[in-house]
Amino acid sequence: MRKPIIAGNWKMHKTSSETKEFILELLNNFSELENVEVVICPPFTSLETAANLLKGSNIKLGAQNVHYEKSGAFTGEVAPDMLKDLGVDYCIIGHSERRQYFGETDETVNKKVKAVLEVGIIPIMCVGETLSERENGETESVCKTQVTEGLKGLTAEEIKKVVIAYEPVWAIGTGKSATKEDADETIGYIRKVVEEIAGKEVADAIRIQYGGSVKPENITSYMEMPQIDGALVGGASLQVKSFLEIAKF
Ligand SMILES: O=C(CO)COP(=O)(O)O
Repeated sequence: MRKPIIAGNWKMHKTSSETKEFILELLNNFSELENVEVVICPPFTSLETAANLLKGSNIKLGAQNVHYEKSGAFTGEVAPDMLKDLGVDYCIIGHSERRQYFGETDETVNKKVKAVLEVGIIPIMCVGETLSERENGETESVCKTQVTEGLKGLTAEEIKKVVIAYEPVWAIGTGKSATKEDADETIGYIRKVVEEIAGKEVADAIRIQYGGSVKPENITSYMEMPQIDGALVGGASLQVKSFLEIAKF
């Protein structure tokens, strides 16, 4: 059985003090959820605060980006080891906003996925089509390329650890979520692509989330679908109440 994973991607929201406030409220209201893995992904500047507060709880910590080199003259960047040292468990890689605004490519995604796995951080690798790609019937080919290139050169054992987030770009922050059937179908297709690359055992084990306008009102319908193993939540992860409602789906 694949353990569902609900991750909150805060994007560029919350100062360190606001993070503290959020986590204290979250911990006050969080009764241990056994059958779901809960992850929060604050900005870099809040990671240390979050790590200290989450110590001893079973809520996991994620970063939103990383550099693929170990160290060096890369002004403004953060290396995998720096995240690991803070106690970071997960790292979002290749989010569509990074692909769109910061020149992230399948090649850099692949390098970053490898780099975090090397230090024991689990990548949450994001894939998904834009609206025009969807309208041109390219959803599957886009996802296939992003998954294949992103996982290139990884062993089956490494691929098994990766979390894939299927986030159709047109559904992000728009309130226009994919239907549960569409999301399930594309995620099923992504699982087939993983099977072609790494075999059935890995495809059956790998966790694939849906992301894009996930809310307390629609989480249950996604989670009842056989292929969907959780959600990567943006806007609705910024309030404790809505995030908890989603985590308790
Ligand atoms: O991009 C997302 C998560 O990574 C989704 O954002 P929203 O939930 O705000 O649509």
